[in-house]
Amino acid sequence: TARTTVTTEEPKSESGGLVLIKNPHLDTMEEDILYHLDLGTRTHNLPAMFGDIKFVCVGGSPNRMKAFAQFMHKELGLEGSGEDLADICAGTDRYAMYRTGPVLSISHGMGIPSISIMLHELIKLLHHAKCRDVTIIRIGTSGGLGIEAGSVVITDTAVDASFQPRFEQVVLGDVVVRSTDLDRDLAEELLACSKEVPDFPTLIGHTMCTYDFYEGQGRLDGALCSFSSEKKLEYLKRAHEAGVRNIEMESTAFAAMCGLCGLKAAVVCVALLDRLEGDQIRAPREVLREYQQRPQRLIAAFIRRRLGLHPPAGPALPSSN
Ligand SMILES: O=P(O)(O)O[C@H]1O[C@H](CO)[C@@H](O)[C@H]1O
Ligand SMILES: O=c1cc[nH]c(=O)[nH]1
Repeated sequence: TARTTVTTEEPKSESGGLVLIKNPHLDTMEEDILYHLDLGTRTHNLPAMFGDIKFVCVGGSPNRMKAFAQFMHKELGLEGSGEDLADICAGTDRYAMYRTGPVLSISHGMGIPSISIMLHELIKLLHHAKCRDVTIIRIGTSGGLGIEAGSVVITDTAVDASFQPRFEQVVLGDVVVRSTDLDRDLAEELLACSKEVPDFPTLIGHTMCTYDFYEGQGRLDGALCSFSSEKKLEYLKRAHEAGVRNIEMESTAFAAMCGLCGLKAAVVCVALLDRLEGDQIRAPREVLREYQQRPQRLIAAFIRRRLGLHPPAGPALPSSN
């Protein structure tokens, strides 16, 4: 049986804003191929391509992350429409990556294994590129808990399906437990920015991260279901009492990996429904599309504010996703 190892790894404080790689073996490698991003240290000049990146935004869907890059292009007042931004990872169809100004926008697929592979390679990319003072934000969708559909949740703590602030991963047969702390100041700064986009509710709360969308999130509508509707509601209410306000599938791995590597990280997800009211996502596509744009608009306001680009831009919306 697997043994449990609680790690005490802490991000080093003397990073000087650089990204920390917690792997001594990397120093001995002559070349690092970032296979799933179709980039590498020999084939690409990573410092020239990415050295000035300050904001990295990640989210599940390639189309959403393209639309976000195009939206940011306009919000930053950069030349051209932004419609022709190229996918930097076009040589692979695993992930899509776009850059505009100091903003990098990357998709991560669904679930912890998918985001984890992307983050290993992205964090190494930021390290090889010698990026400094990078803020990384996941902009996603989620199921709400006791909140109105369309609300945006800024995560203070990412918790697992037992409501604990931990991320467990099996490494060489042992369970390694890592903490899922996120940057409190960044969460508060984002909440302050939400006043600039007042047409939807924004709140801070715990986010529960699961390994599955159906049974793993207490849904009754999957291909398998091993519990009653009473048990489901009892579990979701316990989650709500523990402070959980939304449920998604990447935040614990994202918080643990970014935290250990010294990246200031935040998770901002819109709720597509209130899970205390149902399981199926019934809102029309147009409504869901507008919901998905809400975290993008909040993060645009945040980036503009950080860059001193005041006042907020007009009513432009992200193009489609
Ligand atoms: O909208 P994204 O970023 O994909 O996030 C959420 O949506 C997916 C499930 O529909 C999961 O990946 C979950 O975390
Ligand atoms: O209910 C939901 C909605 C979006 N994403 C999730 O993981 N769960």
